[in-house]
Amino acid sequence: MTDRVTIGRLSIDPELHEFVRTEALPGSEVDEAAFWAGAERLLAELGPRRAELLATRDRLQQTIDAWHGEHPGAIDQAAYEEFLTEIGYLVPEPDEVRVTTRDVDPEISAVPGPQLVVPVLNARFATNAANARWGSLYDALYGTDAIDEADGKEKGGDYNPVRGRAVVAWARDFLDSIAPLAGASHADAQAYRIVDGHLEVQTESGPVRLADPAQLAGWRGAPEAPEGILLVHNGLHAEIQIDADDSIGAADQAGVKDVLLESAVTCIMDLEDSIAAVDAADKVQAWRNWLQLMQGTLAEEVSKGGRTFRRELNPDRDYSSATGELTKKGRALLFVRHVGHLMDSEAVLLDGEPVSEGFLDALIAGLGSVHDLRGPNAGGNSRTGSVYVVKPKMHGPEEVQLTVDLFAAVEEILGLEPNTFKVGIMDEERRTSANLKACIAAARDRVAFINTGFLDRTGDEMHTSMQAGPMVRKAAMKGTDWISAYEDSNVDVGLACGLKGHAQIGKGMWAAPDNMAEMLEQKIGHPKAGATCAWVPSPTAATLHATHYHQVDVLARQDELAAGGPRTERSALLTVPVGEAAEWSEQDRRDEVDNNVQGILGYVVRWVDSGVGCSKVPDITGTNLMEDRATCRISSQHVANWLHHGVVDKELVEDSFRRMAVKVDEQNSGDPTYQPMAPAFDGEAFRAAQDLVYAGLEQPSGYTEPILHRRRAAKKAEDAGRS
Ligand SMILES: CC(=O)SCCNC(=O)CCNC(=O)[C@H](O)C(C)(C)COP(=O)(O)OP(=O)(O)OC[C@H]1O[C@@H](n2cnc3c(N)ncnc32)[C@H](O)[C@@H]1OP(=O)(O)O
Ligand SMILES: O=CC(=O)O
Ligand SMILES: [Mg+2]
Repeated sequence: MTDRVTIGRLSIDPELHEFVRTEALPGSEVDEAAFWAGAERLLAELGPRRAELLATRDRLQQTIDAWHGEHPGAIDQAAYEEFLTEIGYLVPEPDEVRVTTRDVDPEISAVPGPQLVVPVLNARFATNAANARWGSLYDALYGTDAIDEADGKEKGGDYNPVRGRAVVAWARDFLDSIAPLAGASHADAQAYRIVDGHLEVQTESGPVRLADPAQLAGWRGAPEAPEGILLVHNGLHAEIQIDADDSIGAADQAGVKDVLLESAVTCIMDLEDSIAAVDAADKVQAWRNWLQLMQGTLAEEVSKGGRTFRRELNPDRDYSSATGELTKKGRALLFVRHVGHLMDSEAVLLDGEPVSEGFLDALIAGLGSVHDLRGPNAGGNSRTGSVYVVKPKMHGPEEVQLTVDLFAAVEEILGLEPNTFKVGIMDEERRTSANLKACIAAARDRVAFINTGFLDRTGDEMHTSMQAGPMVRKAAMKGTDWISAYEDSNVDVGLACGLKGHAQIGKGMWAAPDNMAEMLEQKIGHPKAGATCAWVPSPTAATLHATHYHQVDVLARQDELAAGGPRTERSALLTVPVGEAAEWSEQDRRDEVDNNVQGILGYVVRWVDSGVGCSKVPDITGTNLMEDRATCRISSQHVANWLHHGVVDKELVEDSFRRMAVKVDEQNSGDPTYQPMAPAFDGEAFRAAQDLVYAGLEQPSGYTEPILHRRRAAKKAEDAGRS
């Protein structure tokens, strides 16, 4: 193996050094020596501040733990809040905060729509995600439970025309709701054509036009026989695709073969909780994928359905319109999610010590982003010259300030205008929620979103108040006071700080990727709550969730909410979700532990053994759930909390670990590369899962990454030793 490269006080992993030298720097107009000298300066200057802030997290947690120890039983809310203020957990709320973020792309500032998240290490998924700006409504309906399977509508193997007709009917109803015709239904359409720049739809009783002619944005193909009709509603586009030679189009009286929906308006390429990146090699691959996304070159060979093809990033989409040529972006506007402030990385050492992984993300992914700002590929992502970074897991305004200063330092190194780097503030730690206005104030000229990451936020809720008592059951958490206060106040604070027009106010992940009927029913709640975007786990979910932004005019809803003023108080946010253990039966306790343990094992075994950071794992009811590090944080903190408070004993938990490991082994039995955890129960994965629970109280903020990283690194070393 090549030696590490020493530059000044830095010792750089050779693979990283080579990647920067031969792939990331060329074309960036950044000088190599200046880059590493700047990196050294940044790491040396900001490193100690980060260390202090991490120490503050520990100090606050210890103080809170002690307070609960000294104040057992029901919490005196006033005394508790006074205490949180005294220790600096709650900071004074700034009076008037108005964000001033400039050069924001319209996808963020003006167009409410789905936000897709994808593990950046998976190039097949990542290219797919970037391309998920546009998605087939027919496929999304046909291929999921969005359309039920009753009355002959089964999916089956071959195309089922009965199901197909149900899909077409759904889509026509949808078109009627978003772009009604004057005096007819899209179901009556016999032909679509463009006449004098207007959409004319032939029906049995004659031609009709759109009720609102301005909804025709453009068309593809000849006006008299268009291949695509582009409609716009609530800022989102839908394209009626016409091809009478297509098998679906041939069966349609107007030749409609599909309705393409503008779906993932924005997308987050995730370097954080959905990937397993534990060493320099993993990090370089993640940074490379991001660089290639910025260069527009990321591609992947895909084999499916018996054929192999190369998946590349889609080009823009060209249309004609009444006013001339029209181009629509073919890809989602991309954010990159860095890791938070906690973890170190050995990819670079400063004076022989590992440095902040998050600082490296800012430097190296930041360098990748330069390719969207300068040179031949500029503008492929942002048309306004901005870089969009999601910064997760920040605790309070000082940590936001650190991120802001980090970005300023990176801009200087890369020779970029101040405030080029925008920040998405994940409101997913309790100290950030409770001080959200001050957090926004710290980043007022960079904020591109605030987002309720309710999964991490739930994990932090449990860890922060670990000593307060046993937490309510997982399913009951959704109905607790703190969570509704959190969701409401995030929107209220965002609106009060003037995010509208500058930044997104986002909501969290739909974590049941196969339950699309349920999502269609429930996730409309997010735009109704004033969210300009909300997270979806897949392109299909993005297409279906897009329909919600047609049903709800989010910008109008935000005006209504802003006029109403704040709906909640900080006290409600700070209520602690402890439950009544006496009310839970033996079976309740066992079920709760089994459910959590199954989720932990099902997730962790793939993380540690195969390096898969986001998985679909069945819960004990058989519902497939998206599991990532945040959901794992919840499950492990929950069991740790119940163990700590004697709601369950170690014997029950240990028994659950073994029974659930057998179950998870069975679930994975179809995978020839899978290494079972039973009967030895001594592999790195099984031990990692146990550590997460048994050492759950000592984990910083209840995070899973220290244990997962350690065990994955050990597993990699073990596998390398064997080969
Ligand atoms: C709390 C938080 O931090 S949430 C944020 C982190 N979570 C995420 O990023 C969720 C990302 N989603 C995923 O990784 C996946 O959807 C999972 C793991 C949930 C389910 O994955 P799978 O079981 O493989 O999905 P499934 O088999 O249903 O579908 C796979 C197909 O969908 C595509 N797909 C699924 N998810 C995504 C995605 N997020 N982006 C792009 N494409 C996707 C795949 O490309 C694949 O299609 P292909 O064969 O044409 O390439
Ligand atoms: O990152 C998202 C979350 O819910 O946590
Ligand atoms: Mg999170």
